[in-house]
Amino acid sequence: MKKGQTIEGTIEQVKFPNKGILKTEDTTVIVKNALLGQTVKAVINKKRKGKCEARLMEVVAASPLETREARCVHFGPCGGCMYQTFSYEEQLKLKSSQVKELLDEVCEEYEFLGIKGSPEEWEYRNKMEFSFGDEYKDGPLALGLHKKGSMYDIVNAEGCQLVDEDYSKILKCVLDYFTQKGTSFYHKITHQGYLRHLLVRRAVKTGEMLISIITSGQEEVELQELVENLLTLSYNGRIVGILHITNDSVADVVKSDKTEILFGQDYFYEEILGLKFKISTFSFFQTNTKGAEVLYSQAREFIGDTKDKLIFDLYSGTGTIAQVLAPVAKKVIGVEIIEEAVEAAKENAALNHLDNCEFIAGDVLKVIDEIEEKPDLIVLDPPRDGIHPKALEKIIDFGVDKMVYISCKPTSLARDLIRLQERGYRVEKVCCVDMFPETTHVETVVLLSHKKPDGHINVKVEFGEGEGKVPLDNIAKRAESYKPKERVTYKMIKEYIEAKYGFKVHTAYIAEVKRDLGLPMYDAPNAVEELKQPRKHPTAEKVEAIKDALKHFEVI
Ligand SMILES: C[S@@+](CC[C@H](N)C(=O)[O-])C[C@H]1O[C@@H](n2cnc3c(N)ncnc32)[C@H](O)[C@@H]1O
Repeated sequence: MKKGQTIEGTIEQVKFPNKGILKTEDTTVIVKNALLGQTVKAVINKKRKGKCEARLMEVVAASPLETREARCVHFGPCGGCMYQTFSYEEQLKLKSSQVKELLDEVCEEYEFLGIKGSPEEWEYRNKMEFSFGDEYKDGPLALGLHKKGSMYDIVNAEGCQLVDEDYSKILKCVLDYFTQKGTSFYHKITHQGYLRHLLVRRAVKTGEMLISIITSGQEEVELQELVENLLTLSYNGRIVGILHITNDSVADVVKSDKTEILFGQDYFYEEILGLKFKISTFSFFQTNTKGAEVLYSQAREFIGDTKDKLIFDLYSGTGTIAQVLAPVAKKVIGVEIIEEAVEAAKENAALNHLDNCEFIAGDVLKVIDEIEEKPDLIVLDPPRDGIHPKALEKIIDFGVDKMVYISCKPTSLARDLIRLQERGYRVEKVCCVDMFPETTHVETVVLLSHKKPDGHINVKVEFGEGEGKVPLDNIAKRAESYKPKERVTYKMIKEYIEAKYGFKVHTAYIAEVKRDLGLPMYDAPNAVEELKQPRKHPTAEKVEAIKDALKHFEVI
């Protein structure tokens, strides 16, 4: 297979997050953004270490799993909601099998509890960040989301189905205003122009809305008239604040060099599990409020008994998890890097009459060295890239019996779980929560426990020659035979086979061979029925390689 070659075939599997797997006679090709079951044409654009990647060119035939029409008019050009032609039930199956397959690669035996769906399939988001730009070079002003695969082209997002119709009204009003005025937008290449982003946050429970218009400081544009236009519209919710944020940084991120309140206040309130939260423009807050209730309830269930326990809530954002746990714990200490979020967390705790929460601003990596108290339980909810390796070592050093790890990126979670297991933690239970219907994203909650010895017995031993004594020269040999065997993971078996035979074997094949040999095993990963594909069996060559590996590791 050569670069530039066109291939055609059916996507047999999708690996997290959106890597379609197409198998030709001799190669496995990754086709990004292709959906399970679609027949596609793709062009090979990368070839590295025996792996091929191809760019999706055309969907030749829809997937049999695409059983409904896309609800959003922007489906296709907008890359945001790839799964909307699948029923919600199918989306859930797909996401849970992707996570399970990833974790099966790195965890031995654990209980997989499947996936919990979002209470709302549509209009669930409480925050949307829109960009100003144009739909094509020198096209009219556009305001919305990035075109699939483009850093520069913008798709107008009016009518986006992930948000309440209030967003569309705001979007149209803002776009009309600046179009009429002929205001320039900020070009990411030349760094020239004025309009950058529109950030809308709308609390699902309270309906309060905070609108931020983010511009460069390169022009002076009259905004008060726009504020009046926005305030005269009728909404399902209620605008509580309109802000003008100036951002002159060259990076394409929403941040503030200066914030001016054009109307109302610079925060809004949202509710979760009966608690109230004050949220400011840049504070992290889960984007699916009702989904967050499911997520936090799952985390709370995994944590179990918290009475008289000191809990660390690391990467605490506005302190939501800490406050959900505080009513039934001795104390919760939250650590969060964004100071504004920490201030909000403190205010929120006071608002919720919780006096056993403490929030510390700073990097987890440094702050945990400075906390004098030692935790009984730890909750981890890091950003997408997971936990900094050095911070993870320090977290493990606390030696707590139980941890709950909440992750929004299964691949970084899998990496961190490898280290946690190497250091004595065991993955007990895993449950996915779908916070992002229609998209490829998914949250995962993991319960980890630390296995400690059940007890100790004292044995008196005399070394030397003679009856009842242990001969010294035999000790090393005996110690060797009593040494507990290394836990043999699927990953070890795969690595052994790849190194010795030069080919890869799927986890499901190893599971199948183990099952045939009558060995204990957990569920065949990524239950093939779920993918609605005929079950495949390993070739005789692969079976022999797997048996050889099992012998090598003294499993058989
Ligand atoms: C996925 S969010 C979780 C927030 C919170 N647990 C919640 O559910 O709302 C991750 C949080 O980690 C914070 N963060 C990122 N890097 C950090 C670090 N090195 N130390 C402390 N907090 C960090 C982010 O600002 C963000 O608020």
